[in-house]
Amino acid sequence: MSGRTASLSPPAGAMPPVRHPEAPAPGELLGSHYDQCFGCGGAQPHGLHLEARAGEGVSLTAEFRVKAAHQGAPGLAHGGVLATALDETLGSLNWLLRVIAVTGRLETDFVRPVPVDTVLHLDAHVVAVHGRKIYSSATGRIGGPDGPVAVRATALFIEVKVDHFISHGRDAEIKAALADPDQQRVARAFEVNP
Ligand SMILES: CCCCCCCC(=O)SCCNC(=O)CCNC(=O)[C@H](O)C(C)(C)COP(=O)(O)OP(=O)(O)OC[C@H]1O[C@@H](n2cnc3c(N)ncnc32)[C@H](O)[C@@H]1OP(=O)(O)O
Repeated sequence: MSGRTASLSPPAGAMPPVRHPEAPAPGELLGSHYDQCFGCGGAQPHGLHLEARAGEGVSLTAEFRVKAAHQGAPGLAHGGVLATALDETLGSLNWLLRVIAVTGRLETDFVRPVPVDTVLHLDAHVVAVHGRKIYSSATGRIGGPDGPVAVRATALFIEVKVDHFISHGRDAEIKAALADPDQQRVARAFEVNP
């Protein structure tokens, strides 16, 4: 046993999240942070191509259209793909904090089946921050942004240093990402404050 608490509820002493002064303005598209990202990257033919837009405070909305490549059962989205959409949406929140963080824990409720070709409308916000721990939650609706809830998630992200990626990622991709002449893209690939 690690002795870790499994709770996704912020502990006593957790603080409200603080939006970074240079976070994208509400309504602005965040854009992909890395073109090879399965969640948002344009270079992944079967990826989710999820598009996230900054909201007020430390919140955002995102959309993802379920494609045939995302099926689990015939005509229905795979649950793991839906969890990926939630993970990506929740992970994008950290860009509004300008904190580099990875998912430590993700708890998902699958409320309704999501058919292929459906647009999943996601909204997410950071609930609280406690030291390196970022507590957040997300909801995915179908049939429109105010439609019925199909999926929900709560998550705990843990702040890391950029070395997390450099020391654990495969060499070829790390080198390629660092060699990009566009410093803004390098920063975003690792979600580092440029
Ligand atoms: C825009 C970007 C979108 C990206 C979206 C996608 C995001 C992702 O999917 S990231 C990829 C998936 N995640 C990973 O690969 C992470 C793999 N895990 C790890 O690398 C490590 O376990 C890591 C970094 C999370 C924690 O390790 P480490 O830095 O040594 O932290 P550690 O000291 O053990 O823990 C720090 C705190 O977090 C807590 N914690 C760590 N992991 C967990 C966990 N899984 N569950 C609950 N609590 C946890 C610890 O209890 C500790 O709490 P406290 O400070 O109160 O004692």
